[in-house]
Amino acid sequence: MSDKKDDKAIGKKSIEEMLRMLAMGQSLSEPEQKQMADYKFWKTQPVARLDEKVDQEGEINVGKTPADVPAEPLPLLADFEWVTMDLTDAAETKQVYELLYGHYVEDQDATFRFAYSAEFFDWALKPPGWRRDWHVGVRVKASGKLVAFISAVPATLSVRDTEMKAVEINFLCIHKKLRAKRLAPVLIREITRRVNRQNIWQALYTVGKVLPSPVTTCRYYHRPLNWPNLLDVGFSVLPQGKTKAQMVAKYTIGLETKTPGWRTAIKKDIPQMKELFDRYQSRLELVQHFTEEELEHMLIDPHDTEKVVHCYVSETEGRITDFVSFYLLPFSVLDNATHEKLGVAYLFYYASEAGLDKPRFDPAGTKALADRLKLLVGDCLVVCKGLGVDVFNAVSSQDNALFLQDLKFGGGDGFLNFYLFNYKAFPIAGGIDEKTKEADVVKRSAVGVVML
Ligand SMILES: CCCCCCCCCCCCCC(=O)SCCNC(=O)CCNC(=O)[C@H](O)C(C)(C)COP(=O)(O)OP(=O)(O)OC[C@H]1O[C@@H](n2cnc3c(N)ncnc32)[C@H](O)[C@@H]1OP(=O)(O)O
Repeated sequence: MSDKKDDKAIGKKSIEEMLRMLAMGQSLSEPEQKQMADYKFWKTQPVARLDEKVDQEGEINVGKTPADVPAEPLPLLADFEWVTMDLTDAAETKQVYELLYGHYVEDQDATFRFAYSAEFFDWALKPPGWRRDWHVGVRVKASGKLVAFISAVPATLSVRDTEMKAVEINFLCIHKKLRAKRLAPVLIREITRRVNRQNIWQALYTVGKVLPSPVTTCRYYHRPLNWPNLLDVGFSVLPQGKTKAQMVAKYTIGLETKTPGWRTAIKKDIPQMKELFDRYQSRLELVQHFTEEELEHMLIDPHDTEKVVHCYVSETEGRITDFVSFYLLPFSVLDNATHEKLGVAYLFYYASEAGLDKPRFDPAGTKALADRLKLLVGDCLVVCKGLGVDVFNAVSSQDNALFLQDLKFGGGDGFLNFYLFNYKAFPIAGGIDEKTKEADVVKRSAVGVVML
């Protein structure tokens, strides 16, 4: 069981702070949000207004066609120019990497940086159907330096029973020296234009900040795997009244996986995995649909070593009854004598037959699923420990509330807000209790999509 006192006592640079940074989120203690009128950009966009009580789900602006959308990019200040980044080119990929490495997300002391890689971008930014012109950059004309970036990837989404062709927006980043100059709205308008030109009018994005208006909010959870390393790099401190040995013992992970028929997923599993995944996801309200090709891209990493995504199945007599996956995005640790990297894993997509033959909230079905998820995610922890991962993260989406506490995940104070562009939707359960912000084991989450 997660010991709340221990979790509170974690660090001067606490795991909570680290996770807020990962989520780019904000803590509960931060000041009240702006009023709608203060969102000078967002109040002009087709998004639900803050505190709007949605009485009907659906598109906000309807009836536009690509012909209504300007063919040329928006004007930029004279010193800058739009560029389409070529992420098939190693040098251009490196420029995106360097912009994000230096300017994407940082903790207060700038001690930790996301250690992106070309492989990570191949995976995250080039799924089937990706478009080069959706990798948008801004360069300084004189020097050619890349100073801003935003990306879109195609996604077929469903909000409850409505399926829509959409994009997911990610990696919005502006060089620190160009912050607070209203460049972000220009980037957002430009990616909107480029997406609209393809006759796509909806988008999904996650932001730690509160903007008008989240359709749901999930909470970050973390599970230390190598507590001494987290202590060394300053993520953790020894809680009062505890010994190091007690902390290590608390977070001990076994050496062997326990799921029957556990093995690495391979390409030929995809048809069965897709069928199972579709059944599992059909019980949730905000989901992404994957074709077999897309599922393969997202779950089967073609590399033999240094994989970004790891996926395992449980197979019994040739039948796949479950799969579970996680991806790795380590941190570079700056200014630390003993550690250069910190291994960070994130729970990704999974599906299980357990309880699937019963309604989602049937007690016996819930128990079967909870037991199975503890086994599957518990085995991910075993694998991650073997891979040298120091902390394993999950948000409160999917059915995660069913295993978080038993597997000793601690609640972070980072929250992840999900937004839909040009679509109003009734609120969707994010897996946390509205008042206490603790994982809601009873209602769980209806969010099935996992954003990178
Ligand atoms: C159909 C297709 C549609 C496609 C588009 C769908 C929408 C996609 C939306 C994007 C999804 C991105 C998903 C991700 O990648 S979330 C990750 C965002 N990136 C980071 O946090 C990295 C570090 N930070 C930065 O690089 C900058 O601070 C950014 C670029 C975030 C803002 O730059 P800057 O700090 O220099 O600000 P400004 O003066 O230019 O502009 C200020 C205006 O921008 C609004 N703002 C600030 N941060 C965000 C934010 N994260 N999402 C949306 N809006 C944001 C802000 O409320 C204000 O508007 P308003 O308050 O006056 O109204």
